[in-house]
Amino acid sequence: MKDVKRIVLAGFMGSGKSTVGALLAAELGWAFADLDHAIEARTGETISQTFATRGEAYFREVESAALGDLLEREQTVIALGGGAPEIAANRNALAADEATRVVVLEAPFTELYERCIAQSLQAGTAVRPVLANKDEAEARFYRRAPHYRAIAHEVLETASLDPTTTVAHVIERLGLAKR
Ligand SMILES: Nc1ncnc2c1ncn2[C@@H]1O[C@H](COP(=O)(O)OP(=O)(O)O)[C@@H](O)[C@H]1O
Ligand SMILES: O=C(O)C1=C[C@@H](OP(=O)(O)O)[C@@H](O)[C@H](O)C1
Ligand SMILES: [Mg+2]
Repeated sequence: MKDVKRIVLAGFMGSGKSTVGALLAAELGWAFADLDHAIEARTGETISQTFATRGEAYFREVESAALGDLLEREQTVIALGGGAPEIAANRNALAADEATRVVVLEAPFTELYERCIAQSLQAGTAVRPVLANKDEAEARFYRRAPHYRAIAHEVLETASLDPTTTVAHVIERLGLAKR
């Protein structure tokens, strides 16, 4: 696995992509890039604002462009947004280079939903727009599952793990040495 150039974390909202990604990058001595932050840098507004003012289709266009940019980077851990793998072009971009390794973080929907609600309450931030309607969010969870599986090199169940332990599992699964 010494030819790994970038590690992409995928999975539903709340699976820990952003949290685990930052910790993993620090552990490896790699750069960290969060796709959601790259989108916000492009639009100059928050994701909630973009959904509200421009709609999801526009958000997905910006997301695809930002993902293309991030996939040029090396020695970088990339946290996707949960919806990126819904788009076929994004799945193709993720599969285009063997040096891109995709790890999918999983947990049951109820746990993911609760993690996200707790996070927004704690941080005082808006609930993710795609979680506004719980039933619709759960339908998306099941609709996305095959797309996550299609892009995964590794799948990690995180329900019984904390973020630090998840990092250790990712490193072990990918056969990567710490710096
Ligand atoms: N393995 C885990 N166990 C418990 N809570 C977690 C775990 N991973 C992440 N969290 C928490 O869930 C929330 C959402 O994590 P985040 O990294 O933003 O997820 P994502 O980027 O996949 O949407 C955060 O409050 C984070 O601390
Ligand atoms: O699943 C989704 O459609 C989304 C997930 C979010 O990222 P996280 O998965 O990091 O929460 C963010 O991209 C946006 O709110 C849409
Ligand atoms: Mg995130």
